[in-house]
Amino acid sequence: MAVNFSYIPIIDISPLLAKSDDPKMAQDPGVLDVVAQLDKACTQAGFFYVKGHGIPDTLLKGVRDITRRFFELPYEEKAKIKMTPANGFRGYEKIGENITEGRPDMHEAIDCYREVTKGMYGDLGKVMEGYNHWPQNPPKFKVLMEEYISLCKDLASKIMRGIALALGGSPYEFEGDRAGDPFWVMRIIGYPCVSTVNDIGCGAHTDYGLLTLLNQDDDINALQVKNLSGEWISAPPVPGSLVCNIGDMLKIYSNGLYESTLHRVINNSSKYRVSVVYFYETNFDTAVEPLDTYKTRTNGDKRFERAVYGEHLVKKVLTNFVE
Ligand SMILES: N=C(N)NCCCC[C@H](N)C(=O)O
Ligand SMILES: O=C(O)CCC(=O)C(=O)O
Ligand SMILES: [Fe+2]
Repeated sequence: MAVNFSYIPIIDISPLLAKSDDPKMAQDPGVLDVVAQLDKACTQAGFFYVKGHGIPDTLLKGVRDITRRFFELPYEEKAKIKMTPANGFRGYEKIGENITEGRPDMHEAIDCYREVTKGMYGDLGKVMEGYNHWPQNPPKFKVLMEEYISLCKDLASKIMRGIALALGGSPYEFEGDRAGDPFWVMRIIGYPCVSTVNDIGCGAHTDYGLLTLLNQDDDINALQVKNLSGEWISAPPVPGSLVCNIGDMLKIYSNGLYESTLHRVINNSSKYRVSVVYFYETNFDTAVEPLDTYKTRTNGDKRFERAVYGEHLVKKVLTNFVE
């Protein structure tokens, strides 16, 4: 359960990455040290920064730069890849189109999802059927983002091995039927500066899946995370790092010991802010319930009913654009 944390810890995960393909990783002192830090961060805050993640800083910056250039384009250009229900809610949405807590968010975004082909998940997947339409402009947008997505997927799967150990399981707890064929979401977001307190870049929400990797602008403090006593704690940029946080499915797997912490974005700076957010999820059609290996740490009781990730996502997507 989230406690009254007052800052978000920074974890150097390089010892975990070095051994994440080693079947004996659970015996490695460097790995165990990272695992202990992950357990503490996931229990106390549900949020942590990762450094030593291996994604080159030039790529982190490159995806933010190309994002900024896209949002600088005129509306007609951006609207060429307009989000519609017909392509599974993928594409560009203008400022105010996304609704959180009943209020329009002061952000624009490109929403991307892993491709869902016709009939792939039967009725469950119908709403999400479609593929990403990438902008032609700026050039190379698609190549750069796809490269980034592939590195994020790899990184998140390795962090999940550490989290599986932290939960007292085998490193491979989140592979196979659970998240061996992980669904993913990416949001490419731009936040204009807002001057009034009523204007919120993105209202308070939790993320839906397993683990979020957030690449935020280096010089703007806008992300806030809620602690147990209801205070909003800043998650200021830590250059070169990624912000990681727990999603709703990992909260269920951990029987509530790891929190999918509420967070929001308010850009009170004088600059336009961008972030590129990758969401690593379970298999689309998997039924998620508290892990047996872990129930002992929560007195053996099961606090959550099973949830199907795809149903959770569809319910969110269908309500994110209606006031
Ligand atoms: N895929 C994820 N996690 N997207 C997060 C978006 C949060 C805002 C959304 N309107 C909401 O209320 O959930
Ligand atoms: O832009 C950010 O810093 C956070 C965005 C976010 O929380 C989300 O898209 O789920
Ligand atoms: Fe979020």
